[in-house]
Amino acid sequence: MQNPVQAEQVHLTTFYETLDRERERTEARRGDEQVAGTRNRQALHQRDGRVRDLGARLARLNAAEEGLYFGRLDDVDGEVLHIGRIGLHDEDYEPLLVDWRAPVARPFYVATAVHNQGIVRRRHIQTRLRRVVDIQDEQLDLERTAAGASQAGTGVIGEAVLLKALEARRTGTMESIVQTIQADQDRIIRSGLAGILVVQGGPGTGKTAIALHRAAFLLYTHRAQLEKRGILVVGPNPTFLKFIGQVLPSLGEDGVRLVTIAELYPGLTASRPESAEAAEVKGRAELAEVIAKAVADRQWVPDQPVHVTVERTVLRLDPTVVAEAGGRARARRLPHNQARPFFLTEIIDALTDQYADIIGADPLGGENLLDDYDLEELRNEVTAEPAVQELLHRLWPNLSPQQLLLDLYGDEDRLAAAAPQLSPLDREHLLRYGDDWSPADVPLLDEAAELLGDDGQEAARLRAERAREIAYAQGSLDLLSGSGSTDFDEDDESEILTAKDILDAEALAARYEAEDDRTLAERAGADRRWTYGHVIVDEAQELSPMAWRAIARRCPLRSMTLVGDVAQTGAAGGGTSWRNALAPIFADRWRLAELTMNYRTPAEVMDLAGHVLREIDPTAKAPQSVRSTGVKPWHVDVAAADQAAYVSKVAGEEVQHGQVGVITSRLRLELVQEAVGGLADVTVLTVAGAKGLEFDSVLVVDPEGITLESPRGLRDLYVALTRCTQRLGVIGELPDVLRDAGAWDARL
Ligand SMILES: Nc1ncnc2c1ncn2[C@@H]1O[C@H](COP(=O)(O)OP(=O)(O)OP(=O)(O)O)[C@@H](O)[C@H]1O
Repeated sequence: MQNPVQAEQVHLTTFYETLDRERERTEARRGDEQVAGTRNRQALHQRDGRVRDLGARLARLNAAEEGLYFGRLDDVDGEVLHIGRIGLHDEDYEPLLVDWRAPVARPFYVATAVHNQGIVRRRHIQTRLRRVVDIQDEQLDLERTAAGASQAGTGVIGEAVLLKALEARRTGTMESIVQTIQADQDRIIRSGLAGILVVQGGPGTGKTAIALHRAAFLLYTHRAQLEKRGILVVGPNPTFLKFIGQVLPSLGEDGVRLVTIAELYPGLTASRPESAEAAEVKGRAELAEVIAKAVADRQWVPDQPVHVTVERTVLRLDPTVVAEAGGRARARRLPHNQARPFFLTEIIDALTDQYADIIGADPLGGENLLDDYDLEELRNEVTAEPAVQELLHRLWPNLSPQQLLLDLYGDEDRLAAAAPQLSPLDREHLLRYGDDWSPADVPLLDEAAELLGDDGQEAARLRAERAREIAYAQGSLDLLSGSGSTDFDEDDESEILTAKDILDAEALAARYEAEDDRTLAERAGADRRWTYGHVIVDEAQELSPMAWRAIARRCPLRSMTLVGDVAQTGAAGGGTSWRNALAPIFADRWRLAELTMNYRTPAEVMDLAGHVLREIDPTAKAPQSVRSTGVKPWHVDVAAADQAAYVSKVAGEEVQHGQVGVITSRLRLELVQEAVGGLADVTVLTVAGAKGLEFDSVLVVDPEGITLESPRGLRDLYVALTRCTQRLGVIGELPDVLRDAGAWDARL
């Protein structure tokens, strides 16, 4: 008789054979589609769509290779369900393997001995390459097993497999947790698509992992709806995005765009460094009013009449005429640049009428001598006059968001007029020169873009792109017609249609366009006004009110998952309560889910971090660690001058335990980086750079400096102390809160 491992191996082999067959089939179908010819544009379009869908299917099949099959449920009636990373059918379309996201797979993540949902046994199958290496069973039938009773108490599902995953060395990138998702996490992953879900959880509670698995779940469950618009994931920094970047592809899902706030505005890289104070001012909600006022101020009404000369005739423009034309243009409720032509028309009309009155006046006092044709000529003259154009530009300029902000930041008076509500010191933080952008500028550019509307640059860019496509297509056709006729004698030639006969350059260009092979993420990234089917924000507590406005614009449907921890806020402009952070934009239209188990940080380390948390918020409860390692954190006080060298020595020793993260104050960053530079598996970061990351072993350097140098110092320290999966060392003078903690070991 087969033992259970052998029995599961038989299943596994069948699943891989099916996967291979499915892959071959999909690849062959894609190949057939690619060569299938058609001249009909719509058919071409549809064909390209099918090729893309098959490509996506193939990517999903390929991604399922590792860990294809990992779970099995046996129910009271003897029915068996095999659960894997992807769903597979046999030749008769009978299900063989069920996708982990399918509703029927749910008991694998939530059934307990107390609420067994008809399941008597849950089996975890561990595989490597295409072999079963181990299995673990959980009996969920209380009546039949005594083991069930103890299962009910732990609250952890698949404990042995979970602990193995948590204790494993980190690879430097986050991995999928499909095999060990816990019940409280599963509830969040499968929560409905509509509305705003806020997930609050302490360090290591799996918020990031869950947010990504939720994206995969939503894409699976609402594919038709989400595939067109995609999902946007916003993270705190590029290192973090790199850290999490493989999770969704490993679950077979693309169609997700990962960005930091700095990348939200197409066509610019916002990497200009700036002070925390300046970033805080730029993030305030009242900056929306400042930007609106800055735009309004560019619609100028002069105090005095202004004069402009057209062909030696002096024309006069009264402030009331400007004010009334401006009022009517604004009443159209269009963005500034789109309202501009209406304003311009009225001003030009007013000037033309005046011009006509002067030029066409009948010396004998009769009616004006000019006819409609003459008036049109005069109008053209007025419009073409550079002095008139200059005046119109001063009265109501066509503006890009960049220009608006540069003009504002670069001019004290403009700034004072637009931002009277800011203190002189706050305004000073905004004053600057240069045309590069910081991350905190991005939401302001976005705000300005909304109010200004298209300044013509987008249309010009599209026109240029189209002209390039047509020129390219023309070149291709010329090449074809140049080589086409030489192979045939004269008689044949009349029978044979060349590409040039069938297509002209414009049609061919349209075809290239239809074959836009950019991914959804690329297309969405190039379009500021793209709106997503769902938006996920990680470390959401860091977002400023202005950043929330920019994010909200990307999801008018308000289908969002916001994950974070208000005890970990580092940004001066970030939120320390969800209610306060979200109220200005979403009022109270959001639902809250909380996570309380810490899967990353061992109990010994969390004990220590708990002291800091209590100082931040005496009412907050630290998440409970699911495991302890028996290794206490250690502390060594090393004089500032010797710290970098000491860190380098210790980091070199710690790499034997895996990936090492050195988290230091900004003050010491350079010195430590220099000293540690080049050590393999060691990363040196500030707290801001370490947000969301984790390492096997962490060295926190200069904890007192970390606490003092930032407006939210204790929260930063809390983040730094909770980044390790195994070991924590603290180097340098301790702040009071840690001195009293007493949970230390000496470094051996
Ligand atoms: N159910 C689970 N099974 C296996 N590993 C898990 C599970 N839940 C979380 N983890 C692991 O725990 C670690 C912490 O998870 P994650 O980074 O998602 O937490 P977080 O709440 O975002 O933390 P932080 O707020 O501190 O950044 C990761 O290594 C993650 O893979």
